[in-house]
Amino acid sequence: MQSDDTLARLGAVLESRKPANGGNPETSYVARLLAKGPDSFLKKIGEEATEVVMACKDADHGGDKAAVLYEVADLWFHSMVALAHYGLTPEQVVAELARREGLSGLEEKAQRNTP
Ligand SMILES: N=c1c2ncn([C@@H]3O[C@H](COP(=O)(O)OP(=O)(O)OP(=O)(O)O)[C@@H](O)[C@H]3O)c2ncn1[C@@H]1O[C@H](COP(=O)(O)O)[C@@H](O)[C@H]1O
Repeated sequence: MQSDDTLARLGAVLESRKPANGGNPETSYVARLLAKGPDSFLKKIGEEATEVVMACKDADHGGDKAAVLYEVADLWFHSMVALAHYGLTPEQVVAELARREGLSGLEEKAQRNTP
């Protein structure tokens, strides 16, 4: 699927931006985040999540729905920087979603609460 390819390609670029792989904070935004350490991108994830909520609330009141897309893309991007830092990949997230496919959230919750 094309979206999977895009996520995989971006994941590979993020990996290449790690300090250990020669990422240069002078020329790369991602390398700068990774060199600064987790607080830098965790703060961005918090900000972007808030911006997603604000864009959705704006859309509820007649605002531009495209803004929701931009903000979700920012949130996904910064979350992917966190995945890279922790040695995880977007393919693993997709695999987890695939594992959940077809299992209702209500059903899963009921199974979880079963002693
Ligand atoms: N997808 C993205 C992407 N999405 C958002 N951003 C950057 O994320 C930053 C933060 O976004 P904000 O809207 O919060 O902007 P801001 O308020 O100016 O940010 P701050 O000053 O608070 O950091 C901006 O500089 C955006 O350009 C991204 N930067 C990079 N990528 C991808 O990552 C690849 C590697 O990027 P570099 O490492 O910079 O080469 C690129 O080729 C792209 O594919």
